[in-house]
Amino acid sequence: MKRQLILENGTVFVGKAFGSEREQMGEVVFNTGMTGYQEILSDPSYCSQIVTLTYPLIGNYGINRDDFESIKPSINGLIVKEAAKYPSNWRNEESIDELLKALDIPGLEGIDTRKLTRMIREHGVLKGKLCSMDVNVDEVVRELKGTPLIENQVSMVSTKESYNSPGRGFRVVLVDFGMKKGILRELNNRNCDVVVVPYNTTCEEILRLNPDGIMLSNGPGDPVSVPEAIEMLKELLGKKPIFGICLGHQLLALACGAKTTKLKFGHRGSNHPVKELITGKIDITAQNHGYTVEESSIKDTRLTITHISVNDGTVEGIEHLDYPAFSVQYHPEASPGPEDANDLFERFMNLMEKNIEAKTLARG
Ligand SMILES: NC(=O)CC[C@H](N)C(=O)O
Repeated sequence: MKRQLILENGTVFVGKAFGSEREQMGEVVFNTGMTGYQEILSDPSYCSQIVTLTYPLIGNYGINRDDFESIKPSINGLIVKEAAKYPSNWRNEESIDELLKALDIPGLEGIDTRKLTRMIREHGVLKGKLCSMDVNVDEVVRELKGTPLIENQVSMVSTKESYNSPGRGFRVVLVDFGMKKGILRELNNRNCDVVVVPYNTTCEEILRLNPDGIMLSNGPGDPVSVPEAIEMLKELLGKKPIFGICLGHQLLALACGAKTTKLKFGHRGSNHPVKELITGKIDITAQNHGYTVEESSIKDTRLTITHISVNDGTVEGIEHLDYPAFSVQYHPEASPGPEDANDLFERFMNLMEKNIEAKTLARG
C-alpha cells in the first residue's frame, strides 16, 4: 500500500506503508547512525517526532526484547529507505514492521531518504505528516503550518511515580525527563542505589531522599518548557553533586542563567566528535539533540565550557567551578553508539565520593 509524507514546505514523498495505518504529524528529524535503530526508535527524546534513518537498510538484524531504551516508544513515525522483511540474527524476535504495527506507529519506506535529509539540512527541521494517498495535499500543508509543535513531551514520557532500582553503593536520585534505560543501567552497573523520580519533583522532595548525588536524564522537547526543573535545580545547586546528560545538561545551564537555542537541524547520530578543551582529547559520541546551550549566553564566570563539538563548535559540556556540578550534551551511556565517553560516569562517582569525604572532614 502506498503512503505519503507531506512536509510543511509543500514537498511530497510517496513511498510504501509499513507499521501502523495511523496518520501522524510530527517534526521530521534525521539520525545518521548505521546501526542501533531499535534504541533510536525507543529513545524517549524523540517523543512526537518523525525519525528518518539515513542508513539505507533498517531492520536487518530484527528487534529483540533487550535493546529497548524505553518500554513504550514514543516516536510519531519512522522513515527508512528499506525495511528488512526477513531479519536474521540469533537475538531476533520480530521484524520492524511487526513492532511498529504492535506499537501503532506508522512507517514509510521506499522514499529517497538522502533527498529528505538534504532538504532538512538546507531548510532546517520541518513539520510533516504521514498520510494515506487520498488526502488533499494543500489542506495538509495548511494544517501543518497552523499546528504548533507540542511542548509538553517531558510530562508525557517521564515516570508518574518514583521507584527504586536498588544497589548497595552511592545513593543517586535520577530525575526522569524521558530517561533512556541506558543511564539507569550505567548507574546500577556501578552499584548505585537509584531512586528514579518524576520530572517535577521539588528540591525539598529530592533532598528528603538523602542522596549522595543527582543525575539529570535526557528528555524530549525544548528545555525551557520544563520551568519546574529549572527552579528545582537553582535551589539544589551547591547542595549535592549533579551530573546532567543532554536535556539534563541544558536544564543545568538554564539554572545557571545561560540560554538555549534551537539548532537548524540538530545532532543525531553515533559518530559526533567532541573535544575536551583542557586535554584536546576527542571522543566519538552518540548524540540526539535539537537544542543547544548558547555559548555567548554563559555570563556566570563560575560556569566553564569543558567540551565543544568538532563539527560546528557548539557547547557540548559544562562544569561549575564552585559547586560539584557538570553536564554533557552527548550520551555517555551510548545505546546506541560508541562508548568513548563512558568514563564520565566514573567522574560522577568520584565527585560523590569527594563530596562525602569533604563533609566527613568538615564534621571533624
Ligand atoms: N536527548 C536529549 O535529551 C535531547 C534534549 C532536547 N530535547 C533537545 O532536543 O535538544
